[in-house]
Amino acid sequence: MIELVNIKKGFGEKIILPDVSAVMETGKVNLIIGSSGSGKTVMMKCMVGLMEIDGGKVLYDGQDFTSMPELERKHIRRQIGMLFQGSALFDSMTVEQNVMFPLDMFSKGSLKEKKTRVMECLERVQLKDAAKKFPAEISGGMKKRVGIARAIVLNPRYLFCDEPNSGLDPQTSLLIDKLIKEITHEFNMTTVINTHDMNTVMESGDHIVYMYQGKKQWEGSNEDIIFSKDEKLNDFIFASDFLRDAKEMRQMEIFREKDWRNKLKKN
Ligand SMILES: Nc1ncnc2c1ncn2[C@@H]1O[C@H](COP(=O)(O)OP(=O)(O)OP(=O)(O)O)[C@@H](O)[C@H]1O
Repeated sequence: MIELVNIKKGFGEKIILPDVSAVMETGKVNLIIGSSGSGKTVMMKCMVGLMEIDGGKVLYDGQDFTSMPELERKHIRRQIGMLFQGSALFDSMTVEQNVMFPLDMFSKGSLKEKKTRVMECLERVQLKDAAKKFPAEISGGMKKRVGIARAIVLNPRYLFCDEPNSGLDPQTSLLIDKLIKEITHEFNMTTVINTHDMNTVMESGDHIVYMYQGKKQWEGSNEDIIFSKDEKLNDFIFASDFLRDAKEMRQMEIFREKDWRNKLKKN
């Protein structure tokens, strides 16, 4: 679990996060959503220590990341996997070498052990056959999967993903969402995703934090969103007539399902 306690962040006179508290839950896909400029990226960078905060604290499973000495911070950082927006693969390295990279940097295992671990991760993202290929030879969706394999190779407890679906078609996006969700539940990771993608919100949002102008406006699950009366959230998520209709239909479906369950219980 990652806790943000009254975090504050500004640049000069400009205050971006005046006072944000939120919890990123263990074993769940935690989404940070909000319109452009609402402070999602700044919040994520503050969480991983890429930006120093001006006030408040960030706790990793109860340990105060903000005030701990650099050596202890390094220890926490070793438990963080990152999936970057553009996949950020090294073009001159094969898929296998890209996934091996964090192991070469941080693991003391033998070459054989490292290769086995790389293959395990590539198998998990169904890319074993692409091990010898270079990034230029694979699709955008495959690159994301390589990025996921690289992010999990050190068995992280925390996984951060910045816009994991950017540049992907809707079907591939859903596959990436599904994979991240499965991996999160399988390894009981605390996953934090910064996203604009409404499919991700509705399909993967175990826990969602909605940011509005640097403040936490709303939080809840993807099912809570269907019933939320928060106007700003509704305007953001259900921006079109089509989506508003879809929301009403989903509400009715849920009511019907609950009604059936109640009837079955009674009988
Ligand atoms: N290094 C910086 N120096 C000054 N201002 C910054 C810096 N980084 C971000 N900001 C400002 O902080 C605000 C929030 O930016 P942020 O990137 O967190 O938004 P966002 O919600 O992630 O937007 P998007 O969805 O477009 O990525 C913006 O007004 C941005 O200009």
